[in-house]
Amino acid sequence: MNQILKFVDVELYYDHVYALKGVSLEVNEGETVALIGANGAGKSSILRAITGLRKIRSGEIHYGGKRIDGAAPDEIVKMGIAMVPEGRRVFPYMTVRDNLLMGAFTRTGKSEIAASLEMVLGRFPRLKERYTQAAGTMSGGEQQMLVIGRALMAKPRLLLLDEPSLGVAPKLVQDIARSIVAINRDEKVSVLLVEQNSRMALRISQRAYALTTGSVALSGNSAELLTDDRVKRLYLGGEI
Ligand SMILES: Nc1ncnc2c1ncn2[C@@H]1O[C@H](COP(=O)(O)OP(=O)(O)OP(=O)(O)O)[C@@H](O)[C@H]1O
Repeated sequence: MNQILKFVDVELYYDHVYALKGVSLEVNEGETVALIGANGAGKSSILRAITGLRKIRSGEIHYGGKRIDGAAPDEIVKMGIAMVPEGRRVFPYMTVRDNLLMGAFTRTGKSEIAASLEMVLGRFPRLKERYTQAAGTMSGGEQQMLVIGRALMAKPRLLLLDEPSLGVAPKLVQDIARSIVAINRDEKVSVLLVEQNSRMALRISQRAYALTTGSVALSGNSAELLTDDRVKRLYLGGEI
């Protein structure tokens, strides 16, 4: 299988304190891979390292066979990596439509952008219903759909999602989870999903890495990890 993303022995520090220590991982073309772990385990730091928002101290990051650690964040976006950061940063006073169009800022083909807009509105019917509404007036879950839709407007090959279920009502978490599965399957986008909601993440991913204090503690097939006693004890709230 072709690897779209590969970490080799990555270390990342904030001043003198490490956040990632010897992290190696892969995302294969077409896969959804989950990163699970407690607060502060280093999940978001992995996404910051990929997007170039934070420089790594050592190790290598490869994307599509090329070394990307050291590349600037805007170059990384142009390579086809889209990030949905934690906290649903919509442009609150802009409409849903204009928020979505902002996501296409690196693209030029008008008809292709229109096709992506159709695709996003088809995936998220709630955004279609609220097309001319100011984004800041929507619910948390709807805003989450909007930021995922906005990232898709860049037509990425790799989508990075940071905690899409955080602060979202349970019913909408289900909808968002279903959309992630559909996007990965139908739009041929590989997904790296960071989640505190480990159960949801393991259900919708093919493989997963569990992090503990900056290192990969466990990894494997998500369906198998869901029934693993260590995973249940450490990452699924102690339920065995
Ligand atoms: N800007 C920063 N300056 C200093 N330390 C930081 C900074 N950002 C993160 N850290 C530290 O790095 C470690 C890893 O943080 P990171 O945000 O990657 O964890 P996480 O697994 O994503 O957790 P969370 O789910 O809480 O976001 C933590 O100990 C955190 O306190």
